[in-house]
Amino acid sequence: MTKQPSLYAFPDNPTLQQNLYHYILQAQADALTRHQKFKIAVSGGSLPKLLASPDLLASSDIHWDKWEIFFADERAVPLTHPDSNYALLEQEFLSKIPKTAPQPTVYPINPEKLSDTEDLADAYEQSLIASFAAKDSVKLPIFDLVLLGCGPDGHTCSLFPGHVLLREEVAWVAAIEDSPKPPPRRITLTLPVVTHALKIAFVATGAGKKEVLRRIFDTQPETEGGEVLPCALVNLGAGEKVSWFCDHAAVEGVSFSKKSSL
Ligand SMILES: O=C1O[C@H](COP(=O)(O)O)[C@@H](O)[C@H](O)[C@H]1O
Repeated sequence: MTKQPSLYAFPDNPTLQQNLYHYILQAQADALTRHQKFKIAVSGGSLPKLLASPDLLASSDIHWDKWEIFFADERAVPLTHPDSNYALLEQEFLSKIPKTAPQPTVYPINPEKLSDTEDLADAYEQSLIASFAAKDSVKLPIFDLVLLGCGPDGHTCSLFPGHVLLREEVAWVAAIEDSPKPPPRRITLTLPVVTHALKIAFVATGAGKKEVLRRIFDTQPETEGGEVLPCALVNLGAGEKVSWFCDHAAVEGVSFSKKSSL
């Protein structure tokens, strides 16, 4: 049986960020041993700001030139648009990497494909295929690390509760035209790609996440006839490869066993 995810609860954001930094350092070390690169997927939302800790940005142990950064999901908007996850990552994280350091390779969406989300998703999948090897030779890409957020409704990437995309089994990247959270037109990594990663980290902070975390960790929807939330599907599909980095406010009332350090 797949072992359970780890749920870390920290008193405040700086402590969370310190622990996330050490976790990323370990993921980077494993990846460099494995293939001399660190292939990660990052989310938008609250994640980029929490990722940008002084520990990480100032670390001489981070090998930025080995980092290949993909997007776990992206909105079908220009790269300079306020809704763009690329723009957010650039503003909150990439622009803070010391200019004296070699820079990571970043894979944004192709802004010329915005008029058709299927084309946009296909083009982004092609970027993954080029980086991870041909699709017919690897069934699924293996990210070294996927960094995820958890929406108050239990969505992650642009995979929303009850949406048909949760059943996608073939595509690596899929289009969505009816995201319940604006903007409606987006692309997203699919669930099999996320759960196939070597490590998956969720970052969820603040009291606004406590209800959904209780649902994700403390209810058994399969036996209670309810739907399984996308974040819970990642837990179920990837088990012990999943670590949740939360603050005390987000896990208030969650009964699932919590850890206070890595
Ligand atoms: O729309 C999105 O929301 C999720 C969750 O955001 P958060 O602000 O609650 O952390 C995010 O992970 C995703 O990348 C984004 O497109």
